Order: sequence, then C-alpha cells, then structure tokens
Amino acid sequence: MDKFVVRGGNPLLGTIKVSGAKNSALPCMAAAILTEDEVILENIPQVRDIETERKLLTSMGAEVELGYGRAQHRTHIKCAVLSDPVAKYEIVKTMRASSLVLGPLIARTGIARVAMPGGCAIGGRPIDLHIKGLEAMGATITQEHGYLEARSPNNGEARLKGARILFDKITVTGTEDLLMAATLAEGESIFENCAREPEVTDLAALLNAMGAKIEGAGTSTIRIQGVSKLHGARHRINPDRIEAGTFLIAGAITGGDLNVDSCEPAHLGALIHKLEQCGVRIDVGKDHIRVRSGGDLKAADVSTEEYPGFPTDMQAQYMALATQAEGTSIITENIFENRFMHVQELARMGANITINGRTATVRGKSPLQSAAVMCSDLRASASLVLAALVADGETILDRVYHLDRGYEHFEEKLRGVGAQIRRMGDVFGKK
Ligand SMILES: CC(=O)N[C@H]1[C@@H](OP(=O)(O)OP(=O)(O)OC[C@H]2O[C@@H](n3ccc(=O)[nH]c3=O)[C@H](O)[C@@H]2O)O[C@H](CO)[C@@H](O)[C@@H]1O
Ligand SMILES: C=C(OP(=O)(O)O)C(=O)O
Repeated sequence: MDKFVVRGGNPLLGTIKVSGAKNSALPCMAAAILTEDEVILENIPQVRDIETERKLLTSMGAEVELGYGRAQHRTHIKCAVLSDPVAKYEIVKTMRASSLVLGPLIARTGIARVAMPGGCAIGGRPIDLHIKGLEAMGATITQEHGYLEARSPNNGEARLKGARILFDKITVTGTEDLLMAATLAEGESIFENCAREPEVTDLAALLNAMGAKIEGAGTSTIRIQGVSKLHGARHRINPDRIEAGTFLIAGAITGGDLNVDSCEPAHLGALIHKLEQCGVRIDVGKDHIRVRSGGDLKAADVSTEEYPGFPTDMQAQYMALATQAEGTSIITENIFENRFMHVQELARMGANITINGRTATVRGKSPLQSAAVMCSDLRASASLVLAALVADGETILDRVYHLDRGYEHFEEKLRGVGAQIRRMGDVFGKK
C-alpha cells in the first residue's frame, strides 16, 4: 500500500496547475451511455475514480479509450452496444459515484441492474431520492440480492415519462442522475430544489451539446424537454474547484506565494471569502488565483452548505488551516453526518480540536509535529498532507489510495512548488 512521506517547513512558491474536475468527469462519462455515437471528453483527470468508471462502462459493453499525456487527457467513449447493462458490485463498491449510471441506463436500454452502493467513511450516503425520482418518471424499481432492478414503463419497452420532481433534499448526483434520465423521457420534466453545483451545469452543457433540451441548470429549477435520441459531442470538463481550493490552502498554510493556475475563480467564491477573513492575501485573475501570506492567520468559523456555500469537500482541508490560525474556529459540517475522520489524526499531530455532534472546535495556533497518520477518505487525506507541510519533522501518511481517487499527480504537483513530499511503496516493510 503506497504511503506519502512529507517533511514540513517549506513555503510553497511558484505556479501550480489545476486538473479537470473528477466530479464533473464522472457524470459526463456516464452521460455517454445515452447515445450510440461517440462522446469525446477533454480535460479528464488521471485519477483512480476515472479508471473505475472506465471499467464500469467497459463491463457493460462500451468502448472507452483514455488518452493522457500528448493526448491531452482526452477520452473517447462509444456506447454503440450495451450488451450487459449491469453495474456489478465488485466495481460499484469502490466508487460511490457509480449510482450515476442508473438514470442513463434505464433511459437508454429500458432495463438496468445496479448494485446498491454501500455506506462509506463520511456517512450513510443513501440514493432514495434517485429512486423516488425515477419512479415518478414511471420506472419500476425493486431490490433483490443487493441489486436495484429497474425497468422503464411497459416492462422496459416504453420510454420514461417526464415528471415534476421536488427534491426533498438537495443532492448533487441525484440531480445529475435524474437530469440524464429526463433527457430521453417522453415530454417535459421540471425539477425543483436542484443542486446548483458547477458540476451539474457542466453536465447539462454536455447533454445540450448532445442534443438535449435543458434550461436552468445552475439554478434550483431545471426544465427538460425530453427528446427521442441524443447524438455524440465533444466537451471540455471544468477545472476542479476542490483541487484548486486545496492548493489555495497549501499556499496559505505554508505562508508561501502560490499561483493556482487553470482554475475557475468564480467557482471558489465561498472559500476565497473565508481565506480573506483569515487574513490571507488573494489576487484573483481570469483563470488563476494568487495566494500569499498576509501575516499571522486569524481564526474564522465555517459552516458547510450546498453550492454556492462553503463546500463540504473543502471542510477537512480548511480544518488543517484552522489549526494554524490564532484563535478559535468553529467548523460545522451540515452535509454528511460523519465527515470528521481527519480530526483524530490531526490531533495526533498536535492539533487542539474537540467535536460535539456536527461541530468541531479548533483552538489555534498549535505547533504541529510529525507522526504516522492514516488517511480515511479522499479529502481527509488532503487535509493530512496540508498539516504535514507545516509539521516539524517527517510525517508518514498511510493509505494514500484514498487520495489517489481524486487528485492527479498530487505529490508531483506539490514538489514542483517546493514541497518535500515523496511516495513510497511500503516504507515500513521490505519495499
Ligand atoms: C461524485 C460527486 O459528485 N460527489 C460529490 C457529491 O456527492 P453526492 O451526490 O453523493 O452527495 P449528495 O449531494 O447526494 O448528498 C447530500 C446529502 O443528501 C443526502 N442524500 C443524498 C441522496 C439521496 O438519495 N438521499 C439523501 O438523503 C446525503 O446523505 C447527504 O447528506 O456531492 C457531495 C456534496 O457536495 C460531495 O461531497 C461529493 O464529493
Ligand atoms: C466525497 C467525494 O467523492 P465521492 O462522492 O465520489 O465519494 C469527494 O470528491 O470529496
């Protein structure tokens, strides 16, 4: 199992480049199921979840070609024939976003079998709202032996029907899943209380390029006029706002001077505002953000919310920063019930954090010490790397496979701006 070895103390200086967003790329790859033609996606990040999605699509009969390097992270997907419209447990269990194939599969083939995703470290993660929405579109969904068996009306023979759906709770992949299903449904669908995340807007842009008729993506009400067929398209994936945010915090926590390049500053408003409250100097350009130390960091409270609020996917990284700020920061996690797995590991490095329900109280500034720590999920891993960048001595992070799910060449990018970080196959064993 790979580990990271990080020696703290270096301010990060220079320019670091942001990759394409994995959380946009995953639904966009699933959208290729909706057409027999080729879909070409550019700016696909080279991360483990993308490889998992490739496996998922190919296991159903799709042709997927992932091109990196000179091929500029371009992916060609052709779902001419979906001979086996089944999302198997062996693949689904490794990636929560697998539930994104449910909607497009029923819409395209009339019949789908998708393994129920399990819980994960950050919480239960049910998909009841996906199921409820598809049922409102006329699908029949049953659960057998851990699989959802879904059929469109007439035992899979007829198209889904457009529906008016009010989401009880804002859900990102739920909005995306039903949006894809509605593109090929008969008639109009109106969705209310939709997720407004940039990843939803990115997916809608691809779907419209494929011939869908979607209005309102990025707002809480989305209207879709169903069409009988979609065609191929070429689409460039948005920059990853969470990776960009992680780099902004890396610059701020190390007291560096970092230019975070190839990002979309408009998607980072809540984080930029918070960093400014912490006393960090931020200069926003068209597609880059410069982050610099503005003196001692000051504590500021954070409460995670749906977009455009402060993202839950930045909460763990922000907590690492809060350990280095003077004063008390109250961090409230409103989206997932169990997303504080990084707290005990930060505490092992010397952070002063107490948890009460959904709230963590961070008292700073604490000098951090190196330790052997364990990554529990994707963003918790990033948080521990950030803490290690300012810890005294050499920190060893175990289970970095969590981080590899969603950060492209993380250690190489950080090394390029002065961090001392290296990957080891097995630092404790024989190697
Ligand atoms: C691949 C991807 O894009 N993942 C992101 C997506 O996850 P994901 O789409 O899974 O997260 P949701 O937006 O669906 O979850 C939000 C809340 O709704 C609840 N819920 C969700 C669906 C459902 O059917 N029933 C239900 O109760 C969840 O348990 C959670 O409490 O949005 C999250 C919230 O911004 C991010 O942290 C994830 O990085
Ligand atoms: C939680 C995340 O991803 P997923 O929904 O795929 O688990 C994330 O990107 O932070």
